[in-house]
Amino acid sequence: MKAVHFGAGNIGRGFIGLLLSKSGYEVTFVDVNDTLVELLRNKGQYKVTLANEQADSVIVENVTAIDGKNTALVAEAIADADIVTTAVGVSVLKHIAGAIAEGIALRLSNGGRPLPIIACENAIGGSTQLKHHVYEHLSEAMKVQADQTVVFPDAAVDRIVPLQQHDDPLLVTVEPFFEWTVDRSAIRGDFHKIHGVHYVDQLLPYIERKLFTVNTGHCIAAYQGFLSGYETIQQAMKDPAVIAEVKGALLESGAMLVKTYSFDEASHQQYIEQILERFINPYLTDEIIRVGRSPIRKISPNDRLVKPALMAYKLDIPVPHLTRAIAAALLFDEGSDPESAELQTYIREHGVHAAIEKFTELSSDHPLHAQISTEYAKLTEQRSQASAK
Ligand SMILES: NC(=O)c1ccc[n+]([C@@H]2O[C@H](COP(=O)([O-])OP(=O)(O)OC[C@H]3O[C@@H](n4cnc5c(N)ncnc54)[C@H](O)[C@@H]3O)[C@@H](O)[C@H]2O)c1
Ligand SMILES: O=P(O)(O)OC[C@@H](O)[C@@H](O)[C@H](O)[C@H](O)CO
Repeated sequence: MKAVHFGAGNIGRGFIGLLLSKSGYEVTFVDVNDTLVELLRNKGQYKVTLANEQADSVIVENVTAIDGKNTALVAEAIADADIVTTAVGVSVLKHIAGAIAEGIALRLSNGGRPLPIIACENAIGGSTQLKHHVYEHLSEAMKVQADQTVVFPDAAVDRIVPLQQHDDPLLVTVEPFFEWTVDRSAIRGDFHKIHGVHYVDQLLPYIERKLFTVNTGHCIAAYQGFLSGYETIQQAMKDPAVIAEVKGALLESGAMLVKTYSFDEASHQQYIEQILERFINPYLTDEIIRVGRSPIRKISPNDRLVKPALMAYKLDIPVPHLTRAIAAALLFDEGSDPESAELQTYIREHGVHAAIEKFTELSSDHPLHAQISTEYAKLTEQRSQASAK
């Protein structure tokens, strides 16, 4: 059984590749990072270490890699695969779509066995988004044919894998916890199940619970931590003021999720507690720059801050912490992050109201827009008072 996985990065090696390999798949990573591709191809294996006291480790075997820039080679691998997965970042999906479409075309010309394509990205409907990008490269006739055999089940993936700083570029340290949930309703044919994956009939409650709890809390620790001068999530989560912002927002998104999906309130509270423990794992060093990365994506209307705030607002649940978090995201001024640089330039040139309108899509007369701009003004004032001291 063959798996093709796009993105040999942190989650690709530390989670998806690991589970695929342990389930008996030969894993071919596709990446544009020449070092990773060469090492994976030469070694055929890599090590994953758990961030726990014993630093347990496992060797992931039966892996290789191909250069993502070699579209013909990638297409051939897809034509021959039993499953395709991705973990490249949701904004990169459009860039890998052409090669996937070429692979599907080749596969269909060879008879076309069923093929699931699962995007393992932090986004609602990630595989569905990938399907749209892929279908832009297929003719109408080909789309009809692909509809018969190629499926794009949505998924939610949860495992904290920080930036890696080891001498061995393939070694990856991951938190022990993991959860990979896949929409089974979309899967057809004889599918070799991946061990450790939770298959569900309806993915939306799972992806929204994950994105609006783990990722909402995580990015608030990053943005509030950044404003307080911390460098890692572990440092930020020692500050009672940061913890209060994270917990406050998770109570808001939690109240919304419990109401929307009829989750058991006590179980959801346990879910939150478990996540807070994961954030402070002392065996991990997770940089604020990574967790806060791509603030434009994170304040977009369907993502971890604005979407839960809007859903809660519509249920008459007040959202002071979530709106303050959006304001904090607008102040994430980290020059090494291209989206942060773009956001700051936009705010400088057009003002914060225009930025809120453009990036959150909350119009100027929306009550949440006013709340965000008020919080932005307060945070800006606090920051200038702190720097004057
Ligand atoms: N790291 C985590 O804790 C975590 C957890 C859950 C989900 N995710 C999601 O997984 C995805 C990947 O995150 P990550 O932390 O592993 O990032 P990463 O930067 O470590 O890995 C991304 C990999 O994709 C590769 N890539 C970029 N463009 C490519 C292309 N055109 N073709 C092939 N490969 C390409 C990069 O070279 C890199 O190796 C993101 O959507 C992220 O939100 C991450
Ligand atoms: O990957 P992003 O940029 O969407 O979010 C950063 C982190 O919050 C994220 O990678 C988490 O570590 C992960 O989602 C945990 O499952």
